[in-house]
This record gives sequence, structure tokens and C-alpha cells, in this order.
Amino acid sequence: MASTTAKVSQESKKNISFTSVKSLAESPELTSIPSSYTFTTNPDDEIVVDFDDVNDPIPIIDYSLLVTATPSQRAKTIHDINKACEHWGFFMLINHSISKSLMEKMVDQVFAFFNLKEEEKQEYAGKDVMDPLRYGTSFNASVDKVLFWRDFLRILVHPEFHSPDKPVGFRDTSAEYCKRSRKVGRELLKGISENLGLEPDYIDRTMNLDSGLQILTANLYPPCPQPEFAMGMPPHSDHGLLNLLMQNGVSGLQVFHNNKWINVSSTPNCLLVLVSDHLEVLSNGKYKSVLHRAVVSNKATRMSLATVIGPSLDTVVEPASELLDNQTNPPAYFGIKQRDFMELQRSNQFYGKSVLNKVKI
Ligand SMILES: O=C(O)CCC(=O)C(=O)O
Ligand SMILES: [Fe+2]
Repeated sequence: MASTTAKVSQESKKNISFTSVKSLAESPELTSIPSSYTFTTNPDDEIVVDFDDVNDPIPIIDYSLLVTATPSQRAKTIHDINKACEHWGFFMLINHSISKSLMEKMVDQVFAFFNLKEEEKQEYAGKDVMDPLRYGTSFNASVDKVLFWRDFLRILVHPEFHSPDKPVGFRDTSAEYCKRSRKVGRELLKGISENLGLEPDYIDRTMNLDSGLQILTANLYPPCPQPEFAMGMPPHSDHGLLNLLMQNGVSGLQVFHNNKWINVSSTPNCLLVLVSDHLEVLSNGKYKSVLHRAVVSNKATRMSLATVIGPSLDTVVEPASELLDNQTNPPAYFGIKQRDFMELQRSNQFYGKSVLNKVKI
């Protein structure tokens, strides 16, 4: 992948007193970014394309053909999911059963949260990656070497459901959205189990999804005066099995595919599905978690909402023994408890696949 260096002097970092990028972006005198946000990429290693080869388009999966179609349509859809997971680690999901109005309500609620007064949002400023409710900026602003042009609200929504009390309506809307997106995720994981040659409920059962973690992360990327020098989220892969991502109609997600960064357009009502680290481990590397990042623009505020579906905290995630063979397919990853994986994530630089690489054999 592109080699990226991100440097910032400690002096300039101390000058930043804003608690959110939103308030920084709204300050009237802002014409350039503070140096603490300067993210330098190596242009020689960076190829960014709007959409790739017409012979290799971003895969689109029709969810309705997975759940309500004839057996042959379902079989073809499952086959297409397999190809998408193997070749891209990423696909667009259409007709996914979450209504347009619920998605719009969710976008409105997220904006209403970020539009609360800074002091009100600070009530939710958690400290630890394990905190069930955490509002913040950048990724981990106290340790990030470079700050990211991003504010976030990260909420544990399963097995216990959490929600901020404000704005009014956030709790009910997010409860509904989380229930529905969880169902979609579990249904996709059934198809993925079959693709791996396992029983349809294999992943659900062995990953203890009845008590599995589901984390909702709302990301806000306000307009940036120098978007070419800042980054919303650096290249990374997600923890968990799958990430279902939606956005507010403003694009900014790029996925890394065949050594190029592909701009993903913001297609209305579509969910973006990202293969995540635990699925890479469970499949013993048959499916690779997709490297992705969020770039920013100087035109519009972008919002994305990620729903990561993963195993329960005490589940040991390891390559499925049914897939292993000491001669031809030995285990390529150590087993690790979800709790310990998250702890590794907390204590490591948020970059690339650095956390997953720690469990590679
Ligand atoms: O904003 C985006 O499109 C990416 C968000 C993301 O990668 C995440 O929340 O893990
Ligand atoms: Fe991500």
C-alpha cells in the first residue's frame, strides 16, 4: 500500500485548544489547517481513481435476493458475496430492508447530536476504548501523532443498548436502526458461513452473536480549508466481523483495491459492507479485511455511520478448525479473545492493519 508519513511538531500540537473539528471549522478566521492536522502522503505511492476498471466494478449485492428469492437466485447471490469478499473485502448492498425514512431519520439524529452545544457533547467524552459511550475528536486525541479531521460518537449498542439522552429521539431512532442493521449483518454472515463450507449458523454460533458486540460509530467530517493536507480517518481495517456503513450523500470513503485507492461514491440508500479483521481470522485469510480511509473536502460536511458487528467480549476468535489442514491450510493466525483484541487496538497506533498483524503466525 501507499507509504504514508504523518508528522507534527509537539509545539504546534499544544496550540490546539479546540475540543472538536466542528468548532475549529466554524471559526471564522480559519483559512488553513493547524499544523497538527497535516497528514503527509507520499504522492509516488498514491494512485487514486474514481472508479476502477469497467471489467472490475465495485460489487453490488441485492439483499432481497438473499432472503426472499428462489433457491437459485439465493445460490447466485451467495456466490457473488463470496467473490466480493475474496476479491475486494467490500461490497455495496442494495434493497437491504432498512427503510429510506429510517436511514434519513438516523442521519438527522446524528447531525442533531453533533449540533448540540460543545458543553453538552462533552458530557459524553469517554476516556477508554471500552467506555460504552464516547464522544471525541480525531481517534485518540491525547496520543495521536497527527490529528484527524473528524469528530465522532461511538456507542456500544449490543449486548446492552446505550444511547445519549440528547437529542430527543436519538435513542428510539438508533434502537430501531441498530436492530435492523444487526439483522442484516447476521443474515449476511449466514451466507458467508455457507461460502466457507460451514453450517449457515456457524459464525452466529461460534462467535456468540446472541451476546455479540455491536458498536455504532457516527463520524463527522466538517468542511476543511485544505483537504489535500488533512485526513478524516487514516488507512485502517475494522475490528469485528463486518462493518455496515452508511453516509449522508457526501462521498469520502476510499477502499484499497489492486494497489489503488478507489473513491466510493455515495449512492443513496445503499449500505457499504466491509469485511473486518475477525472475519479474516475466522476464514484463515481466505477473506481479507479491507483497508480503507476517509478523505475530507472543502465543500460539504460529511457524515458516516459505521455499524460493526462482532463476537462477544469473551469469545476467542481463531481460524475455524473445520477449514484447517496441517499440510495444505495450517492456521495463519493465533486465537485471541475479542476483549484482548480491543485492548491491543487501544494500545496501538491506529494505522493500517497493525493490530491484525500482531495475531498473524
Ligand atoms: O467515514 C467513512 O467512510 C469511514 C468510517 C470508518 O472507516 C469507520 O468508522 O471505521
Ligand atoms: Fe473503518
